[in-house]
Formats: sequence, C-alpha cells, structure tokens
Amino acid sequence: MPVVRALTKVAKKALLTPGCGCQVSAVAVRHVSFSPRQVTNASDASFHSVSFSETDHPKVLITGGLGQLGVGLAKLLRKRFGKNNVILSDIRKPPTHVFHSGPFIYSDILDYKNLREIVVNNRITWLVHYSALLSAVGEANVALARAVNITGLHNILDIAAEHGLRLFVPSTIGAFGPTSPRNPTPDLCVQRPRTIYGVSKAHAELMGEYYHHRYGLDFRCLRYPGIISADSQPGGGTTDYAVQIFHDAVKTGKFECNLKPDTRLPMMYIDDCLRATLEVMEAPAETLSMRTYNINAMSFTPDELVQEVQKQLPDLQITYKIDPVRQAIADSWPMNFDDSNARNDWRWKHDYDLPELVQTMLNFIGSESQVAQVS
Ligand SMILES: NC(=O)c1ccc[n+]([C@@H]2O[C@H](COP(=O)([O-])OP(=O)(O)OC[C@H]3O[C@@H](n4cnc5c(N)ncnc54)[C@H](O)[C@@H]3O)[C@@H](O)[C@H]2O)c1
Ligand SMILES: C[C@@H](O)[C@H](N)C(=O)O
Repeated sequence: MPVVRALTKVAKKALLTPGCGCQVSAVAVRHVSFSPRQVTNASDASFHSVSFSETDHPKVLITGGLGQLGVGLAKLLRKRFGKNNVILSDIRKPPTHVFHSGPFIYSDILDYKNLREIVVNNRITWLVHYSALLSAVGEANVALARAVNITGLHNILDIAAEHGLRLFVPSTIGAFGPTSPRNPTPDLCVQRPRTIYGVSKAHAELMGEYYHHRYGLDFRCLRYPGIISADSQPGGGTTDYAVQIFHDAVKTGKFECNLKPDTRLPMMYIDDCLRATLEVMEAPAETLSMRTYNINAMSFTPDELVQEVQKQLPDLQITYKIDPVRQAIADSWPMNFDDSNARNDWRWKHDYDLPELVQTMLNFIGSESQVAQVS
C-alpha cells in the first residue's frame, strides 16, 4: 500500500477508533493528594516511597509499547533484566506473539489513576514513555496529538516524580524547526518547531528538565533521528518512507517516494536506537552533563538511499509523488545531527551506517517474504 494511503488510514484510525486516546474530551481530572507542586524544595525529592536497591533489576513499564519501537525495546530489556521485569502497555490489543512473549497490560496515559495503580501494584522503578502521535499523524489531528503528547506527558511526569521513578522520554529531530541550525544541529540551539509533534517534544524536554532540577526527578531524554526497522511498522511520521522503501522494493520492485530526492534527514537503525536507550538509562548520573541528548548514526537523502538499495536490487523503479505536508516538515528539520555530547559523556557509538542498514533490512525482509511464499 503506498505510504500516503497508509498514513491516511492510520490518521483515520486514530480519529475513529474508540479507546485510541480519543476520549480526549474526557481527560481524567486528577484526584490525588500529592502533587509535585506541593514539594517546596529540591531536597524534598527524597520522599521517594519505592525502596529500590541498585543491585536489584529495575522493574520497567513501557507506555505506547505496541508501536514501532516498544516491542523491540521490551525484548532487549527482558534479555537484560528478566522477562517478568518488563511490562509492555498500550491502548491497543497486542498481537498473539507479543501477548505471549511477556507481561502486557492495558494503559491509557490519559487515565492518571489507572497509570498510578499500575506503577504501584507492579512496584515499577523505570518508566519508558513511548506513547505519542508522530509528526504527520499529529498534523492530521492536532487536538488528539496535544492531548496524548502534552496532557499525557504531564500525567507521566507527576507519576514518575511521585513514585521516584527513573523516566525515559524520547524526543526527536522534530523538536527543532526552520530557524535552528540544520547542518549540523547541536544539542543546544534555537528550537522553534512548526508541528504540534515538535512543539510537544520541545515541551517534554523542558518539562522533564524542569522536574529534574525542581524535584530531583531522574529524567533522561534522547532525541532520536528517523528510526528504521524491518519487523515493526512506523506509526505515521515524516521519515516513514525510509522503512516502506525496503518492503516495496522486495515485494513489488517499485517504490513511490513522498519526499523529494534531495531531502536530507538524520536516520538510525532500530538496534542502535534501542541500545542507546538502554545505555543512557544505565549511565551513572554523574556522567550525564545534560538530561537531553542528540544521538545520531547516519544522514541520507531518498536518492542516496535508492542508490544503495539498487546496489542489491538493480531493477528497483522509483517514482516521486511529493506529500506537501511531509515535505514541509522535512524541510524544517535537521539535515545532520551533532551528537558529540552523547559520544563524550556516556560513550555513545552507533554500529550501523547506510550500507549495513540496507543489507540488514533487505536480508530480513527478503527472508520473511521467502517464508511467506513457501507457507
Ligand atoms: N519511530 C521513530 O522514528 C521515532 C523517532 C523519534 C522519536 N520517536 C519517539 O519514540 C516514541 C515511540 O515511537 P514509535 O515510533 O514506537 O511510535 P508509534 O506511533 O509507532 O507508537 C506509539 C504508540 O502509542 C500508543 N498510544 C497512542 N495514544 C495512547 C494513549 N492515550 N495511551 C497509551 N498509548 C497510546 C499507540 O497505540 C502506539 O502503539 C514516540 O514518543 C516517538 O515520538 C520515534
Ligand atoms: C523523526 C520521528 O520523530 C518520526 N519518525 C517522525 O517522522 O515523525
């Protein structure tokens, strides 16, 4: 299915599906006796009620875990901390293989009381907050994106502060805008994003850092580039073309690209992204000179990606049908990301450049499609 149609379908689904977070108008009003607003100085942050010895494994909750990144992260964290120490959650129904691979729980991040109950009953110590509406879907439904990405984040921050959790919230290249330096984009510079997604992520960075300084919240944030994965589908972003091309190339030998051939964006293979997430979560606090870091691996245009894929599949045919919404977003985003602070502070290092990415994606999708043909 062409990407544009797939996106429209995702956006419509987000608008129409009951329980997809659309109960925005009924956002839960908080009835709690504690609020970080009641904490009067940073030293009071020692109220943390959960006893968690450093020698224990963390007990992790992942919100929005059924999207492109959550299932892979759960797999990585379960390998490290044990299957039952990592709980996936979402508002969607998990596929059978995910349901049987470890603990799964329903959680709508707009339901503050339910979220708190899950954290308390499961003695959660780390929270990875993945729920969000991405850039293109967000522009198609600003009210829902504002509710999930901003109101939802407020719930997460309060619960994390209240229960002394280590909190990871991903940000994005989309937290920058047309007035930011684009080549390269450093950690600290002008941030005036022009999408609701970008505005909500810049807000998340600032709120997380504020809670860190004000209440001692252990907030950690990475700005991810566009993430490319073979066994999970992107949720409606501007960088989705760089995933879809591999599926179409293997299955039909044709690809219609919705960005111009010379649109350069930072990108990363999913294994690097998930490993970075674990590494920054495990980094000793004293190594973190900042709480929000750019991370980077490679940067390419559709034309450069096509040329690399054509080294393996020379018959691949490309056409361009530009989506004006996505093109305008991409034109306002960084072309190259400066991640030198992550590399210096906690030794971030990517494994996959463009050739390894293309080889890995084609191997995975190619072998999957062979299995499908046989069965
Ligand atoms: N994938 C990327 O390229 C990329 C790049 C930069 C940053 N990020 C960030 O990483 C995180 C995960 O990204 P992803 O690609 O897996 O996203 P995704 O869109 O694939 O998945 C998001 C998930 O959030 C869930 N969700 C929506 N409303 C919810 C609600 N009210 N309560 C609970 N869950 C809800 C959805 O059901 C979905 O499964 C997001 O915060 C995203 O902004 C992703
Ligand atoms: C870059 C990232 O945040 C997401 N893949 C998007 O395009 O919206």
